[in-house]
Amino acid sequence: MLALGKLLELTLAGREPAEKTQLTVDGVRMRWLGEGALEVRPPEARDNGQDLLLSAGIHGNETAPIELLDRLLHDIARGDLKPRARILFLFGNPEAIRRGERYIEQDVNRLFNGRHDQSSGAEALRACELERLAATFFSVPERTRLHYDLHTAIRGSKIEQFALYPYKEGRQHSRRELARLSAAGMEAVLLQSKVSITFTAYTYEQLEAEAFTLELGKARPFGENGQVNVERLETRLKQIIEGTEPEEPQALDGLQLFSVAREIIKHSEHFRLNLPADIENFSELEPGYLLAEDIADTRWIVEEQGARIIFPNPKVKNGLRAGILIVPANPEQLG
Ligand SMILES: O=C(O)CCC(=O)N[C@@H](CCC(=O)O)C(=O)O
Ligand SMILES: [Zn+2]
Repeated sequence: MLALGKLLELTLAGREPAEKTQLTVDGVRMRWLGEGALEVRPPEARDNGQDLLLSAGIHGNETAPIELLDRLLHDIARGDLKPRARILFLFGNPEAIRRGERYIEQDVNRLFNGRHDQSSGAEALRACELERLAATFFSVPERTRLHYDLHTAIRGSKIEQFALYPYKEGRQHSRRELARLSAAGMEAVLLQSKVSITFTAYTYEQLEAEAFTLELGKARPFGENGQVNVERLETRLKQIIEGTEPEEPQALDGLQLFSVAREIIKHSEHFRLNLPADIENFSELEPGYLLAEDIADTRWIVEEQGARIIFPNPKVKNGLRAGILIVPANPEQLG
C-alpha cells in the first residue's frame, strides 16, 4: 500500500512522509498537507464535483471514528475504493490522539469561529490550522460541499447514533441531507438554533458546507470498538466517495428530530449538576426538576415538556457548555 495511505501510522509516530504526493494504481492523487491532513483527488475525468471533508480525532480518545477513516484511506491507497469525490481527511488533535486523551490543555472543538484568536497554546494553533485547511479545501466554486466530523461520546446513550446540525441565520436545514443521514444509520438529529464554536459550526457558517457532527457510540481506546457499529455509515461514505449513492426518496424513515431548548453553561467552580454520574444521553427529565446550580443562586430548573439531556459534563472549564437540554422538533421547519 502507498505510504500516504498510512496517515494514521504517520500521525501516531509524529512523522512526516518522505514523499508528499503519491498516485494510486487508479490515478488518484494523494497529497500530504501537514500533520494529520491528507487530500485525495480523483482523476479529472472521473471527478463528480463533490468535495467531502472527513474529520475525526478532534477529541483524541474518540478512536472508532479514527479507525473508520483509516480503513477508508487504506482502501483508497490500495485502489479498492475509487473516488469520484475530492476528499480532505483530517485527524483533528494529533497530540491528544497519541496520548489517548480528549484534549491536552483545551478542547479543540470549542476554539473555532474566531475563538482560537482569543486564546493561545498548541490547541488554539491547531484549530486555526484546521480552519485554514478546511477553508482552502472548500474554496473551489461550484462544487458541492459536505463535512462530517466524526465523534464518540463520553457516556452511553439511549439513542446510540445521532447527528448535530449547526445553525446559521437565514439558512434552512436540508431535508435531503437528513434523509442521507438516516440512510447512513443515524437515528436522530439535533437541529441547533444558534451559532456555535465547533468545527462543523465553522464549516457550515463560514464555508457554506453542509456540515454535521456525528456521534457514533461510546468512546473507547484503539482496538476496543467492537460495540460501535459503523457499518451503515461506512457503506454510505463509500457510496459518497465513489459517487454511487442511490437516489433518495426524501423520506426521513423514523429519524427523530430534536431542537435545543437551552444550553447549560458552567459559570464557576460552584457549578453542581444534579444528575447521576452514569446517566445516559437522551435521558428524559420531568418539568420542575432542579438540573443544576451555580454561583449567585443560579438554578437551572427544567420547564420544557419532553425535555432530554445530552452531553452532561460538570468537568468542563468555566464559561463552556456543561450539557444541552433538548426537546422534540417539528419536521415542518426543514427546507
Ligand atoms: O460526550 C460528550 O459529552 C461530548 C461528545 C462530543 O465530543 N460531542 C461534540 C459535539 C459537537 C457539537 O456540538 O456539534 C463536542 O462536545 O464537541
Ligand atoms: Zn468528541
